[in-house]
Amino acid sequence: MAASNLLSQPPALPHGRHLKLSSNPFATALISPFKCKPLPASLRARPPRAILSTPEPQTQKLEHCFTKSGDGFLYCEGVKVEQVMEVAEKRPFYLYSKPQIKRNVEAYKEALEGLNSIIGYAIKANNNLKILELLQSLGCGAVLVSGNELRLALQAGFDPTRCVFNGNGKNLEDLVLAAQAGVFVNIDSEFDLENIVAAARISGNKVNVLLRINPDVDPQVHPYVATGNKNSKFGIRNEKLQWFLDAVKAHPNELKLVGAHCHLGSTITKVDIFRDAAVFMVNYIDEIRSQGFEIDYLNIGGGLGIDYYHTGAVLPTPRDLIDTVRELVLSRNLNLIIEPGRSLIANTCCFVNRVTGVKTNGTKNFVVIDGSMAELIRPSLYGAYQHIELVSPTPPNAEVSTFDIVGPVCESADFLGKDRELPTPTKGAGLVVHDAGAYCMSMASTYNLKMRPPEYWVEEDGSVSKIRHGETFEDHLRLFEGL
Ligand SMILES: Cc1ncc(COP(=O)(O)O)c(C=O)c1O
Ligand SMILES: N[C@@H](CCCC[NH3+])C(=O)O
Repeated sequence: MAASNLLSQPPALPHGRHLKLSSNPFATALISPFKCKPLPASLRARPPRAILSTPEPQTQKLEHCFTKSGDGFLYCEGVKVEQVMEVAEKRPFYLYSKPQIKRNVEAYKEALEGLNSIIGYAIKANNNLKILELLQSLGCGAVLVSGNELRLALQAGFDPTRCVFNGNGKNLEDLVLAAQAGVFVNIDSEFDLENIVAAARISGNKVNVLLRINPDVDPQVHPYVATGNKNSKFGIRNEKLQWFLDAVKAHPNELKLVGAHCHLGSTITKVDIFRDAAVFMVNYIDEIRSQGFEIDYLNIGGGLGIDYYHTGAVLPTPRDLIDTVRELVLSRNLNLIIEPGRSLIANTCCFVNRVTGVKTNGTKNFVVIDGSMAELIRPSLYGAYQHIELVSPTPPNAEVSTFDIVGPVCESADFLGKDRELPTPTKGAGLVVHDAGAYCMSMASTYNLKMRPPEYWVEEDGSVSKIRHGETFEDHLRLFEGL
């Protein structure tokens, strides 16, 4: 089916198809993961720690595209953020640098030179359609976690053969869409494999699958964003690998095993962690190939962290990440898939707010702004740090104090920053939360009926364009029309 036909709703499934799945003749075989050949000893135990020498890190200070110049104003690509505030809607908004998005993609492309690779941008990080169109035009593929993300990727023009459908709870309708579109699909569990087989039959297409392996590598990040350790809900543990290989073999008309995937977690700032996982993964791939599967793809997921603290710390770059796995990939003649989200988009954006007022309660000082946890939830959800600055210079005699930066939402967890030193801002002053390009707008809600904000970007020529409308109260009322 042509990609454009897939953009609306998934095709209707035969009535009752979901319910009948477990009574299909293949289901019994598929849901018995305990009857399997034992794995070779090398895969039953944890793999040895990385055995390769680490290449000398090429780390460099990461640049920020929102910077204060000598005049004390914050600029984005030469444009004063204060001036953008004058022309933008008078409400909190996200402001991106389009050139920085391009620079971030370029950094990955340069790092990947000499390898056959796919940059699968993780759409969950930021699903703005204009940004997706830009990323696909720059040659990125996409990583999807829902049927709607797949529809949006197709709408944005992504090549489905450079897209991967991930997830631990993919439903049958979405899998049918994926099978029709011809994207790679990761197998996460026994029931997932069962559903992918069913989707292949319904669509009439054989599905290119990767096994999502859980390598039990500690990514050393907040537990909520760790995904590749053994207690995680994601992926297949090594003791079950043989069952999955047998199950794939049993379905030659529905499944073609093309690779292995892992994703360790997010905000990772040590490349050794990726190397440990890659060593583990190529051992897996050796084993899978030894059983006659001709697999070509190693997908090492996303997860590279960024410089949220703006301390000037030296952090690994895309080149450091790729260099640490390059030899392993080449030694097995593999195509490499990577799935960056944060490291492609986070540093390209600020969340721009206005100060509503300043208050003191007991010993605490608060700067109250118009934005909140509804538009940007990472600090409230993970205690995440994102750098905060005023956009304009303050008078030289302005008192510097320690403030919590809070929003108007009716929750004590509604903070964007804790204990930040700032010159006392005046009412109406602009205040930005940096590095807001990833997992900020895409995680925004309408809690307290704070409608999702508009988005703008600064283009190469310094012009500013709106790239997403802000939601309105009328949009909310529309959800009830005709009921
Ligand atoms: C499977 C998968 N791939 C890629 C990503 C993107 O991760 P990051 O934004 O940290 O690069 C995620 C999110 O953690 C993920 O779950
Ligand atoms: N939402 C997380 C990242 C989750 C990554 C998805 N597996 C964050 O804001 O940092």
